[in-house]
Amino acid sequence: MNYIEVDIVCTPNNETISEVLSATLGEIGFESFVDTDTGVKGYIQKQLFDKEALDSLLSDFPLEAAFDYRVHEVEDKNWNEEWEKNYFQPLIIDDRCIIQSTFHNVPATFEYNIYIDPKMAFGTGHHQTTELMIREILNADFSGKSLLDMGCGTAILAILASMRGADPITAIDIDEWAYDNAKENLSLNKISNIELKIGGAELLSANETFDVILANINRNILLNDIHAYVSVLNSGGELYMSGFYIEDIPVIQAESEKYGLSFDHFKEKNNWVAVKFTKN
Ligand SMILES: C[S@@+](CC[C@H](N)C(=O)[O-])C[C@H]1O[C@@H](n2cnc3c(N)ncnc32)[C@H](O)[C@@H]1O
Repeated sequence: MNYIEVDIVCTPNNETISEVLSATLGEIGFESFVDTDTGVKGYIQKQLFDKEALDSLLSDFPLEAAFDYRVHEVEDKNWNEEWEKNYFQPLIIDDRCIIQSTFHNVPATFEYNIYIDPKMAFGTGHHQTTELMIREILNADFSGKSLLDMGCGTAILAILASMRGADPITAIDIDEWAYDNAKENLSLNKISNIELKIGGAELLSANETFDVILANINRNILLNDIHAYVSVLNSGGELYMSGFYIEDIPVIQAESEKYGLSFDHFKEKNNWVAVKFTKN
């Protein structure tokens, strides 16, 4: 399969710009990304490359930035594999939890040893929002609690929640790639109490309610779906949300309070946050 490499020069070039750029390129079919000294290189299958879509993405970019890019056709290669091997390094959180891939071979001597082969699904723990949610899970008592992981990606959060005693667990993602990858990761980690589903909030129904909901998605989807999450959250239940910035907390809090949730606390890293609410 032939790939197109798009080498994008970003002004300014910083972590926030390159993260948002990679995420939005993913929405138009780019499969993998490499941060460079000047910006980001993205890789996409040749037949999926759409210059107009790229130009409109760059001109409608949500942050203040200017871009210049060059396009090259590149030799056949598994870019995901390259990215995984070269850029996905083992991640240790609070000396308690390690996230690594099967090719890393770090001895599994931590309290929680998680294996993730991410392919194209989001969630290796390297994004601040995933890390913040992992910290919340490490500090919470999920023992015997039913749990929903909305926007599960690789299922990293559901896997850790299962290791922390949550049971039963439902993990949902709208993306078929995420579903397939989550399935592989459940089996890699020998987790058998997580039911995976493909879809969004329309899958939630009062027949299945939860003590805990995790939702690391993004500001707008959360604002749209908070009411649906609350409708399946048991009284006294906990809702943890991430995928947005510190300045978005007031609007997320106002929407949550509309449906009877109380703000508990938030954690922040590089302006990204995870917030916890409880249901009265
Ligand atoms: C930021 S990633 C989080 C992945 C993982 N939970 C983590 O913490 O690393 C968000 C995920 O939400 C999924 N998603 C996007 N919109 C969604 C929706 N409306 N309902 C459910 N999942 C959604 C995406 O496919 C993506 O896998």
